[in-house]
Amino acid sequence: MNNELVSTWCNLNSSVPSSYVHPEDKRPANSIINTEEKIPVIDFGGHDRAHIIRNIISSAENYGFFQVINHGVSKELIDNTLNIFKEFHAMPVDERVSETSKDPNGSCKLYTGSGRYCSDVARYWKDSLQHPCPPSGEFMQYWPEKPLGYREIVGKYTQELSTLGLKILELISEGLGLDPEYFNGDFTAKPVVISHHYPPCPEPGLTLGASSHKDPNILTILLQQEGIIGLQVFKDGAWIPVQPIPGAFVVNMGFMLQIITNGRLIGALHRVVTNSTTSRHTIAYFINPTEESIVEPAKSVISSTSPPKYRPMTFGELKWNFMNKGPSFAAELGDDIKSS
Ligand SMILES: O=C(O)CCC(=O)C(=O)O
Ligand SMILES: [Fe+2]
Repeated sequence: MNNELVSTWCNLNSSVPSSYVHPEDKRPANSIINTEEKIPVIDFGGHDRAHIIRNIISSAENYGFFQVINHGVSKELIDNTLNIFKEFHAMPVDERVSETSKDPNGSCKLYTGSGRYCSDVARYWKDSLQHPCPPSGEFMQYWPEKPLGYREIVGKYTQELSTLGLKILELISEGLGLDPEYFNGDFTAKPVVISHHYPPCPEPGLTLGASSHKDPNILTILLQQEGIIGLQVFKDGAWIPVQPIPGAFVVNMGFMLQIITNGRLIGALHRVVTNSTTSRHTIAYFINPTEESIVEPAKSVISSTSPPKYRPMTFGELKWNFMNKGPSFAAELGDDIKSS
């Protein structure tokens, strides 16, 4: 398979290479889209904390997703961060590669495809830049230095997303009756940021920017470029497109949070479709635990009437399954949520 960045060879005037054509039953052209339904929008600017918590829990139970507005991260910082990532993906390929090859251990990487499943049946129409982004600043020496201002802007953005993520997790803990500090420490110690670039695609009905998947981690906070729909969430046998709201973040529960809550909150399946007119950029901030963290249903959600549905495992094991077993990984680990 061709491992070259999609943005370096894609061409709107020729057909999609066969390695990028997905099997018929997975193609966007053949799936049911539900444009009537929307994922919930939660206003963090409201003062009724109990109301916000109720909305978060019910969205996480029913959709595994919500959008958040008035979250406290400035529009200026959001725009500057999206712009710096857009500029990164527009740099000459040699520069993109050299700016992401500083760590001999490969913590900072630029890749195409899912970067995830060894068992991918077809490739994905996207390029991604990924690196760790702990608030301590560790790993920053491996981040790109170009475009100018990258470290300063992305450093500030990921600091603020860390604060927002902890706030959301605190509200979730309160809503579920978990210790308010449950997610502090190892469970949130290894955040990662990924800048996705989905170039325009000549045949969007045949391709995918990302296949149907659950995120393996605790929580993901996604910024979508305005004006272009690409992300879809699977619910009740159909795909719900996630309409970008200027300045809003899309929040989704990961499979780890599904396990911790013994299946009460769902790590919903989602995917990304392509379009034939415009490049789409998104920024995914993943709240990840340490590899050694034990992932299991929290003691307080287990009882004789609600026995554990999932066996304990380390996050390392969970991630290994995610990387190596493909989309079926959640089912093999005991997930009973119907997949697409
Ligand atoms: O770019 C998007 O819209 C979604 C990306 C995503 O699902 C992921 O990075 O796990
Ligand atoms: Fe995802």
